[in-house]
Amino acid sequence: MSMIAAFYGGKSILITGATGFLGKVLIEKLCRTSPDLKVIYILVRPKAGHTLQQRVSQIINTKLFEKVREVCPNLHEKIRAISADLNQNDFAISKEDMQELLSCTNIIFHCAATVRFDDHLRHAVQLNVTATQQLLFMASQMPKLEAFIHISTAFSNCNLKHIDEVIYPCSVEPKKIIDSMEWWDDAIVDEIAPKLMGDWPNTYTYTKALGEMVVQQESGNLNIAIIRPSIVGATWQEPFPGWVDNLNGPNGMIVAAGRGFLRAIRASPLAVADLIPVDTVINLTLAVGWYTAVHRPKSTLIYHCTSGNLNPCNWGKMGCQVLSTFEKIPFEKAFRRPHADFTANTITVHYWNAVSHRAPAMIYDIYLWLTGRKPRMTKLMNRLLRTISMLEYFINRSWEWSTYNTEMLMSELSPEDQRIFNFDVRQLNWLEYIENYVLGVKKYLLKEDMAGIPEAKQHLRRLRNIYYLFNTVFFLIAWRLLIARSQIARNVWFFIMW
Ligand SMILES: CCCCCCCCCCCCCCCCCCCCCCCCCCCCCC(=O)SCCNC(=O)CCNC(=O)[C@H](O)C(C)(C)COP(=O)(O)OP(=O)(O)OC[C@H]1O[C@@H](n2cnc3c(N)ncnc32)[C@H](O)[C@@H]1OP(=O)(O)O
Ligand SMILES: NC(=O)C1=CN([C@@H]2O[C@H](COP(=O)(O)OP(=O)(O)OC[C@H]3O[C@@H](n4cnc5c(N)ncnc54)[C@H](OP(=O)(O)O)[C@@H]3O)[C@@H](O)[C@H]2O)C=CC1
Repeated sequence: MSMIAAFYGGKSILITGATGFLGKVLIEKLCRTSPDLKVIYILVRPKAGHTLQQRVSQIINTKLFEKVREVCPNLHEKIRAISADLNQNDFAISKEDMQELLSCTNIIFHCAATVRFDDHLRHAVQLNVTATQQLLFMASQMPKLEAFIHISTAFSNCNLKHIDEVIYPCSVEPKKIIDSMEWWDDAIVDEIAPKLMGDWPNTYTYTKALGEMVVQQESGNLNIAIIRPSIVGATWQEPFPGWVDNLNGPNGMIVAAGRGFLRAIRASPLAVADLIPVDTVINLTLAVGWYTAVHRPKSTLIYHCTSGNLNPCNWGKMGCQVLSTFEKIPFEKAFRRPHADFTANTITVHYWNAVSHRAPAMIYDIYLWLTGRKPRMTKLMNRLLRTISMLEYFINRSWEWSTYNTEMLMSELSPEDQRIFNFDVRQLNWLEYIENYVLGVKKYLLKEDMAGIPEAKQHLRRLRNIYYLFNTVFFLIAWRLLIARSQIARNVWFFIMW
């Protein structure tokens, strides 16, 4: 019998960020392995045109929940959506709901965050810092609470090269920043943001670091643990390989490369690509929830959920595997054939951006304009290049994360729990994982049918012919112009012909 699965039986669990990427996989695994849990409260913000129940149904009626619907037919009853907005005071939760949460919750998993790199500092502080502080305050009033698990990121200290499982202080106290946000107007925030952020590359990583400090400072008597995943990718094994549903991180890049938009990138092929499958993160999260509640460690333990030091793989190897998978299972409606150039040189980057990205987009837009359609490719390309510029920081550096706590936890699990809640990334075969990842992007994100593969291959062959034709015509015109203007070129030409 799994100790972890048994532990969650009969429990009332509160999850924030349940409608997000990690949140969905967390609910799925919890309900599948502990179908006898009492209830999962999820804090969901109302979205225009969708009731809370519709939002829940949208999640649990997807392919991700196919297996769990069999194991737990009363899934709808297990999940209780509570209307809440983490940006509001008391999260705008009704009095009755708040009462129920305070009196019943046994475990909290805090996943909600803004993961946008370019979010305004005020908004990022509100969600990643202030909301965490408020949730901790709520937690302190929960008599039945056994554990509070905070999901952070391995990049919260990306300004360091070697990162231990400790909380590193930021130069300005988070409480001061929270207070200041109330009376600073946006202009002041904009001016002061770069000074506050120092060597953090974006508001996301900076506010996640502040969030950790808040957790440390406001932990009181709570039983808390922090999990720091690196770049979270598609599922490795469970409930099935390759599931992914958003464009964040590598996902958007795989789409862009597979459709032929992204053909070159400023990336260091030898830098470690610290990817971690989402199901691995969730298995560790559930194990940490159990361990924190049952063993009640004296201090707040931090768990790095990373792959680099146990099973490293670099961007070069990953990029190659992505490209070779495109040959077997191409994406539909490609703009150009998938291709990749890594470069570290700034001049080469500008050259590739002009030749491989902007020029084809402009040519296509001219074609759209000439055929009476609205040009859109240049705009899309500019957006892609902006996204890439934000990711570049992470694909040109390597970090080392120590994983003592994570390895300690692994050794604490029974063999059965090690199997059911497997977070041993040493067992991961990268080539197989990447192939399933690309396939998952095609099937679950782009919703493309496998039956369309022959047509997609045919389309790529047409693109290849257009490419050859374009290059031939381009070469002939250039040569003709050269002959018209240069005696040497003319001599060479007559020599060849003769
Ligand atoms: C498996 C390995 C893959 C590797 C290789 C793939 C390619 C291989 C082919 C070869 C090419 C050359 C080799 C390349 C090798 C390296 C490539 C590596 C790439 C991977 C890098 C990953 C690094 C991630 C680092 C993460 C560190 C921290 C991790 C975390 O803790 S949190 C999660 C990370 N968070 C994010 O990723 C959020 C980032 N997003 C944003 O900040 C914003 O969305 C934005 C990028 C700033 C864009 O903002 P905008 O306001 O402009 O747009 P908006 O968000 O409103 O969206 C508008 C429309 O655009 C669509 N869209 C959004 N993001 C993307 C995207 N990434 N790609 C494509 N499209 C995107 C969005 O859907 C909207 O569409 P619409 O609704 O139709 O308008
Ligand atoms: N994805 C990754 O690569 C990594 C993620 N992480 C961390 O994991 C956690 C989860 O990330 P991920 O699932 O990818 O993020 P998503 O962006 O997919 O999900 C964010 C979740 O937060 C919710 N949320 C945002 N704003 C509010 C609000 N004002 N009130 C209530 N709920 C809100 C969203 O709800 P809604 O559906 O309404 O928008 C959504 O459920 C985060 O803490 C992140 O920092 C760490 C490392 C890597």
